[in-house]
Amino acid sequence: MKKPVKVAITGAAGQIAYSLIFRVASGSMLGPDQPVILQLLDIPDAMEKLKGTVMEIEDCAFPLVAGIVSTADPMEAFDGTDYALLVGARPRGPGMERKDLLSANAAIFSVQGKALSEKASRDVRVLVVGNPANTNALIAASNAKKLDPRQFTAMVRLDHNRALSQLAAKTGAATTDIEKMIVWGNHSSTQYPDISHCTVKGKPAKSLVDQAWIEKEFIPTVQQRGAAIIKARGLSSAASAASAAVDHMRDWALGTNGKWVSMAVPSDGSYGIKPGVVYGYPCVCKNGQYEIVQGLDIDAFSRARMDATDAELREERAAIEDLLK
Ligand SMILES: NC(=O)C1=CN([C@@H]2O[C@H](COP(=O)(O)OP(=O)(O)OC[C@H]3O[C@@H](n4cnc5c(N)ncnc54)[C@H](O)[C@@H]3O)[C@@H](O)[C@H]2O)C=CC1
Ligand SMILES: O=C([O-])CC(=O)C(=O)O
Repeated sequence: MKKPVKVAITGAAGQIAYSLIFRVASGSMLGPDQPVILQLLDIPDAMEKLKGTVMEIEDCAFPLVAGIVSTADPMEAFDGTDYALLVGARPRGPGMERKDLLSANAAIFSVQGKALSEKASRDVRVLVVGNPANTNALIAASNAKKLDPRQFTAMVRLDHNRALSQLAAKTGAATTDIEKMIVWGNHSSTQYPDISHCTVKGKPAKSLVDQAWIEKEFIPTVQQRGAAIIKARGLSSAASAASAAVDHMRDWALGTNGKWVSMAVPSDGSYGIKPGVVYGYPCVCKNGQYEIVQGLDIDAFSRARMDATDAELREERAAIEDLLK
């Protein structure tokens, strides 16, 4: 049996965590031979509810769970953490854009970035799920002075998975038949799901669908999927968000075998996106590291959309600049 690793999950009494914790505990994220110590963080008012979740984890008698910490103190929650899933934040309700959550949630991520910097493993991998996820990841990374910003990522994997599922349904293929999907930019309604490089069973996706479908159906459906779910459920996506978080961390930790996945990572100038934002890119992961896929041709249609979502991220950045010191 391997030595246990520490997995911190914030917002542990919330609805995404109610799905996520059990997937992590069962081995879906780090593999069926990797024991985990769960470090569960929520706010003081949620401790009673969290106690109930902990009782249920215990009642699953998961063979891989080597310990459970539940706390309202980030310094305790992130002590020695190898993988941090930052989920805890207020979700949006009907009629709101994710950036409307900016001031409500920004402070959480500066505190947690500092705590990770002090207490986490020097190799910690951080995934921010709480919205607005890209800018919250930027805040956390900027406040974690003792860690490399590349250790901080944000989740566009749910958008990536939504895009796979829409294209699969349209072409009568399985999601596993599709390669080279990309979601560029912000996890928001300006994101750009891009099938320019996609193949379906080895054929270019663009030869199987028409441009009108891409522009009028595919892109808006993926961009607006979160809002459609809030409208239908009265609550934001939870099980699918948890599933995407498992996918993101698993691929980062265990590798993608050359396959592309979308991850929001600190921009490094690739594809003309200047440093200073956390931007969704096509990535491949190997040996616990991600690399941005390089050398893709970008046409004018894509360029305009990639720049629009970049511009929105820089607006979000400007609104919280004082938290980036
Ligand atoms: N990036 C993505 O693709 C997605 C992101 N989200 C976002 O994930 C976040 C969580 O969503 P839900 O679980 O549905 O919300 P929820 O309201 O059910 O749970 C959030 C939990 O976070 C806790 N929390 C608040 N402040 C905290 C702090 N400072 N430290 C630790 N915990 C704290 C709350 O007490 C609550 O238990 C929201 O921001 C939501 O918008 C949701 C779906 C997809
Ligand atoms: O839409 C929301 O607010 C929740 C979320 O991020 C998503 O479902 O993509």
